[in-house]
Amino acid sequence: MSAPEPVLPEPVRPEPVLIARHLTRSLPGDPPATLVADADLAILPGRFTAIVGPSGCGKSSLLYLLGLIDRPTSGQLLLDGRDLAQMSGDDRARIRLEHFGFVFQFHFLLPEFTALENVMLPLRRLGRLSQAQARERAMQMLADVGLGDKWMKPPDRLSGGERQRVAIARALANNPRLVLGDEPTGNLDSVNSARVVDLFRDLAHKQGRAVVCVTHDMGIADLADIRVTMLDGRVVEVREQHPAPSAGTQ
Ligand SMILES: Nc1ncnc2c1ncn2[C@@H]1O[C@H](COP(=O)(O)OP(=O)(O)OP(=O)(O)O)[C@@H](O)[C@H]1O
Repeated sequence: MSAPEPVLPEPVRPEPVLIARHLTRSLPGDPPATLVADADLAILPGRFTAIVGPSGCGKSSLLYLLGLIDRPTSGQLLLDGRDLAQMSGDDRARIRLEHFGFVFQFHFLLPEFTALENVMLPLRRLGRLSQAQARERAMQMLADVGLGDKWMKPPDRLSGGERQRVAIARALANNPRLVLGDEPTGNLDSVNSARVVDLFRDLAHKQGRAVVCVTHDMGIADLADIRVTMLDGRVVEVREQHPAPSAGTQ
């Protein structure tokens, strides 16, 4: 008689950190243009989510709504049960600084500052740490992305891949629960791109953060845990691609 099949526990699905309900962004006009239409989405901690779809389908527009860079014309965006869509601009700016880290295709580092000073900026803006503590944390962030020995360099003395890693260190400085990337590897060669993707996957799988990236790169989309496909401003598919990772999600 063969042994009974072991009963494996169901993977635990974490509570979403951010929930979009009927999120819509239109621009006035005749007829009005709809950038994002009626998007329903749950963003999970510990998961790397890729948003894909053809050019112009609304991927960046959706990411900017999720990241409080833009405000929806209707719908809800819930963080800890609070609707961020209805909040004042000041409250949204504060929450963005505290809970969200953004990485764009272009690094947007300030050229007159060193790598270290660039990473310290959001820490100083949040104002929770002294100058010395902010410096120590920024050094740690740079070390975590492999740039501990380049802290004194201004952006124009770093390579493209290094600049993007400084931008990632800056995005992580305030220890955000959500890390959002808009084509963060779009300007990088394949080696640096793979390094950035590894970093992003670690942020989700080892640190339990919710990581969401817009990408055209199907290789990156294939590595994501969850693939969100958009078409004509709509989320048309949300697919889990891999077994749930066990670390950092409970
Ligand atoms: N401020 C704006 N004013 C007018 N149209 C806009 C504005 N922002 C975006 N759009 C339009 O909204 C649509 C969605 O743009 P969005 O940048 O979100 O698409 P995307 O999928 O990220 O595109 P891509 O892959 O090419 O970056 C596009 O048709 C774009 O031209």
